[in-house]
Amino acid sequence: MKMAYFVTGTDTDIGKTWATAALLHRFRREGYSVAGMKPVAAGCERRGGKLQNQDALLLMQNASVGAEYDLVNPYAFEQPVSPHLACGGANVEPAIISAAFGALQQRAQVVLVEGAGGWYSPLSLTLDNAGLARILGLPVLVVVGIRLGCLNHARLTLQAVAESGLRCAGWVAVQIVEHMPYFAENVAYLQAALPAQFLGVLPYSDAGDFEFLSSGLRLPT
Ligand SMILES: Nc1ncnc2c1ncn2[C@@H]1O[C@H](COP(=O)(O)OP(=O)(O)OP(=O)(O)O)[C@@H](O)[C@H]1O
Ligand SMILES: C[C@H](N)[C@H](N)CCCCCC(=O)O
Ligand SMILES: [Mg+2]
Repeated sequence: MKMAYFVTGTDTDIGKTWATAALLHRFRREGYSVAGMKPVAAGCERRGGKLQNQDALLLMQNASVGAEYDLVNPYAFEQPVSPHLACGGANVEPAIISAAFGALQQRAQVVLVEGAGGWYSPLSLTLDNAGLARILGLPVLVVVGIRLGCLNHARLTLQAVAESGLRCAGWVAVQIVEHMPYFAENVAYLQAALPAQFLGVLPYSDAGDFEFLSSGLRLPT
C-alpha cells in the first residue's frame, strides 16, 4: 500500500522538518519504507557546485530508501527568504514536482512532502503550498509549533486546509520552546479546538534524535 502526506505548519521555523523526520521514523518502526521530499526550498548552500538545502538533507538522512538529491528537492533557491522572491522569477513547474514525487513513490511505501513556510506561503510567483498540495492531491498533516500565537495560527491553518478541499489527516504539537508557560494547557486547547486527529507531542530536545523523538507519535489514518 502506498501512502503520502503533505506536511504544512503554522509558520516557518516551527518544527515541520523535525516533525517530518520523526514521522519518517514512526512509519519505519511499523515496517514501512519511507522517503521525505522538500519540493521547494529557499535557503541553500552550494556543495560541489550544487545548491542544497538542510531540510532536504535531513529528510534524506532519515529516509529508509536512497534517492538522488534532485528528486527530494527539485527546486533549491539560495536566499533564505520567501520562495517567490528567492526564485528570482524562475518558474516552479508542478509537473516537475509531480514527476519527482511519483519517482519517490516508486521507491518508498510512505512519502512525506514538506512544504515551505505555512499553508498560504508562496512557492513561486504563481504557486503556493495550498496549490501544490491540491495538485499532488495529498491529505495534509499540520505541524503546530507551540508558542504564543499558535492557537490562532493553528485554527486558521486547519480552516484553510478544509477550504482547500483537502483532508487534514492529523496534527502534531512540537515543543519548540523549552520552557513554554502552560504548554500542556495550550496543547489541550488545540486538542479540543482542532477538527483533526491529534498525533501527539514532539518533545523539546537539544539532540534531534528523531527515532527517539518519534516514540510518542501516533500514525495518521
Ligand atoms: N522538538 C524540538 N526541540 C528543540 N528544538 C526544536 C524542536 N523542533 C524544532 N526545533 C528547532 O527549531 C528549528 C526549526 O525547526 P524546523 O527546521 O523543523 O522548522 P520548519 O518549520 O521546518 O522551518 P522551515 O519553514 O524553514 O522549513 C530547528 O532547527 C530546531 O533547532
Ligand atoms: C527561508 C525559510 N526558512 C523558509 N524556507 C521559507 C519561509 C517562507 C515564508 C513566507 C511567508 O509566509 O512569509
Ligand atoms: Mg523545514
